[in-house]
Amino acid sequence: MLTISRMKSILTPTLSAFTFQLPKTTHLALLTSKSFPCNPNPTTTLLPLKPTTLSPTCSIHSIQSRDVHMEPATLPPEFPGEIHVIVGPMFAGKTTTLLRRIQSESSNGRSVAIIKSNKDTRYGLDSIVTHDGAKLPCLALPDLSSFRQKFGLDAYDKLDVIGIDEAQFFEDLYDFCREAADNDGKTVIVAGLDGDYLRRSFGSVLDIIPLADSVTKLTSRCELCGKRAFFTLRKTEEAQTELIGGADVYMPVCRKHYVNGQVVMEAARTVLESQNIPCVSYA
Ligand SMILES: Nc1ncnc2c1ncn2[C@@H]1O[C@H](COP(=O)(O)OP(=O)(O)O)[C@@H](O)[C@H]1O
Ligand SMILES: Cc1cn([C@H]2C[C@H](O)[C@@H](COP(=O)(O)O)O2)c(=O)[nH]c1=O
Ligand SMILES: [Zn+2]
Repeated sequence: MLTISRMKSILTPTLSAFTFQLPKTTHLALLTSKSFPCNPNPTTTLLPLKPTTLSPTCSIHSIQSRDVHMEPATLPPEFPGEIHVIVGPMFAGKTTTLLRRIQSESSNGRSVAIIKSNKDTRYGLDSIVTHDGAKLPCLALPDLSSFRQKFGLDAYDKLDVIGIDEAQFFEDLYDFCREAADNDGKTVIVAGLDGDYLRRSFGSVLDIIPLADSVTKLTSRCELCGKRAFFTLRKTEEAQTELIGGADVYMPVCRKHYVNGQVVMEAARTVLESQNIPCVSYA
């Protein structure tokens, strides 16, 4: 049986330090106890291991032999990328923060681009616009996987920073951010809603937290009492998750007013549903 102390010996720093001096020819997948009985290659020296009672063949010896080279499928870029995530309810300043960070990167001489979801047609498709009216040009796309092609492959290679607004609408957010930062060395700044109007996780925004260098949760002001607002209340009776809109449909609220408001809205939705009354806004 494999004991804990034995397992530790496989994972010692010695192995990882040693691995990089190994010849590049043998793949780990080739190392089976069948194909690799005790001294796999007479010209290489096995690491001095304590004798093992594990098996008459030497799969563990094999893993620590000089023939192993753990070459990753794709080499990481010379300068690794970064992922920064900005979340919060509506009207919290997510787009404003994204815009400022992008402007600051640009004035530091870095090449920047902004993507937003083409689902958000509130202010046209060629710019991201804050609720205060500040704006920057952007590319509006149905998904992130089309960005490289649309932006141009050469232009993409030269790009340092990618801003993503309305991230909750992109299904391929996780894969795009991981590849852009890990493989392509990009700094990715993502702004989006962490929760929908029912405070459920929205799209893939929360999925990228484990990939992130930093996460910023912003708050707004409760429209009903002025306290800090963590949530977005929908003021209309529509129940679908995705519903594009601004202050006409949504308001930022504190916990107390979210709970109160939600009770009122749920009651109104139920009554309207039972009476089959068409859309009414409670704004
Ligand atoms: N209830 C509100 N209705 C309309 N605008 C608001 C409201 N609360 C705050 N704002 C404005 O919205 C700005 C933030 O806009 P923006 O950056 O677009 O937010 P987000 O992207 O988080 O929705 C605030 O600086 C404030 O001036
Ligand atoms: C809460 C909530 C919001 N939306 C939509 C409404 C807006 O079009 C965007 C959020 O924009 P902002 O930049 O954060 O102000 O998302 C939605 O579709 N569903 C929701 O539950
Ligand atoms: Zn409140």
